[in-house]
Amino acid sequence: MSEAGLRAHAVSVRYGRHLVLDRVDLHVAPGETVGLRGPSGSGKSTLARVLALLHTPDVGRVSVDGVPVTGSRHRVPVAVRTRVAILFQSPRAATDPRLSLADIVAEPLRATGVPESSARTRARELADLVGLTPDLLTRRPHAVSDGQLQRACLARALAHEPRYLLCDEATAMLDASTQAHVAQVVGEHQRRTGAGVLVVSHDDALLARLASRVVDLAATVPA
Ligand SMILES: Nc1ncnc2c1ncn2[C@@H]1O[C@H](COP(=O)(O)OP(=O)(O)OP(=O)(O)O)[C@@H](O)[C@H]1O
Repeated sequence: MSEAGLRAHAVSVRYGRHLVLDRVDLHVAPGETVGLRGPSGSGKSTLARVLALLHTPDVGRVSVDGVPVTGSRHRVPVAVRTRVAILFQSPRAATDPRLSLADIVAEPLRATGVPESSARTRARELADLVGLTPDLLTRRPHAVSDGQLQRACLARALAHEPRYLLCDEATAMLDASTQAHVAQVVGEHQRRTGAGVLVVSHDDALLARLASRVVDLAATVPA
C-alpha cells in the first residue's frame, strides 16, 4: 500500500455490549479538510480517537499514508504516530494540571527524545505561533483561561508538524475571537505543510465554512 492519507478501514468499536462504530470507513487526504458530524452518541469522538491512534479498533484498522497501524499509543512507531495529532474539546481534561504551559507544549518533543534545549526553543516558537505570550508559559492550567489553555493544546498538537490534525469539537467551548484564531492557525499549518484536517462538529455553519466535504456518522443503536 502506498496511498497517501489517513484512513479508517471498516473500523468497528464496541464498549462492552454497545457497538458504537460498525465497519466505518473514512479517508482524509493530504491538504483536504473533512467534516464529521452525526447525532450525539454516534461515535464521532470514538472514531477521532481511533484515527488519532489512541484507541485500537476491535475490528478493522487504520492506515497512515499507506502504512497499516497495529495497536495504539506507544505501541505505534514514533515515525507513524507523530504524523497524527488531535485537539480535544476540553483543554482541562487534556492537560496535566501540575505542568506549566511551557512543559505542556514541549511534552511531545520530550516524549520523543528531542534534546532539552531544542525542545525549549521549539516550545517557545510554537507558543508564539498560537499567540501565547511568554508570561503565560510559566503558569499552570489553573491560572489561565480555557482559551489560553486550548492555545497551548494547539501548540502541543503542532509540535511534530503533523500530516493529519483531528479537531474534535475543538473550538466549541471558546469565545468567537479565540475560535477564529484557532481556525486561522490550523488553516496556516494546513497551507504551509499540506496537512489533512478532520473537523468534528455539531455546528453545520462551521462545517460548511471549513470543510470541503462532510461525512455523516449514522446513529448507532445499543446492541
Ligand atoms: N470509554 C467508554 N466506555 C464506555 N462507553 C463509552 C466510552 N466512550 C464512549 N462511550 C459511549 O460510546 C458512545 C459514542 O460516544 P462518542 O463520544 O464517541 O460519541 P459522539 O458522537 O462523539 O457524541 P457527542 O456528540 O455527544 O460528543 C456513547 O454512547 C458513549 O456513551
